[in-house]
Amino acid sequence: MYVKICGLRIPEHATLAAERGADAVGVVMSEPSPRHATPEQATAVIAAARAANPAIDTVLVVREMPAVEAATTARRLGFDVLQLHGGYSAAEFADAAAIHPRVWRAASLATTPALRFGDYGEERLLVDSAVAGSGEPWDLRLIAGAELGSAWLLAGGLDPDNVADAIRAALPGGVDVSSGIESAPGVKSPERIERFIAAARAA
Ligand SMILES: O=C(O)c1ccccc1NCC(=O)[C@H](O)[C@H](O)COP(=O)(O)O
Repeated sequence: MYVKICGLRIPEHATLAAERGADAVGVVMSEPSPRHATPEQATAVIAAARAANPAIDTVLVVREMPAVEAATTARRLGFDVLQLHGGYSAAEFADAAAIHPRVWRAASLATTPALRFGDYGEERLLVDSAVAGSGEPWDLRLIAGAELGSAWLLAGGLDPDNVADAIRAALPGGVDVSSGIESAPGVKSPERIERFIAAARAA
């Protein structure tokens, strides 16, 4: 089970996530998110994560940032992956991939019922709630019949106490969390980060 810990701004949290076995750490650069990170914070999170696990995926998460600007930013800051949320076209994904080859598509089955892996040339599909980063769970029955591929990531309203049940119900290739490992919006909890990774890994 691939585990992504998202919305990090503090290097110590990236170190903890990497040491406890996270496969990816995400940094949100999207105002006015309570998780919005500066370029300096992003660089520090990437360095800390890589120091703890050189194989970890570092992911730049953006919403509605122009695709070329997002890819250029991901490349300049040294992220491994670019995760795009919003109304991008397949052509915009191609433009981004020409600059930064590893691009993930984030979308919601609630708002995009015809969501299908590969339509945008994405490396992975992250299936989220209708409002990214809201901590709101969504109706996993929407997955029935959807062609999500095998490596898709389940996101939206996950936390240390519900992630195991969600994995058993949805059978994703991985999970992604942000609000559920916080003590307040934008404030990560080391204890919840550890518990989330352990619960996802044990499921
Ligand atoms: O987290 C945000 O504030 C955010 C802002 C803009 C675009 C994306 C954002 N988050 C994306 C993520 O990858 C979250 O981890 C994912 O939506 C799950 O969020 P949560 O329900 O809070 O666990």
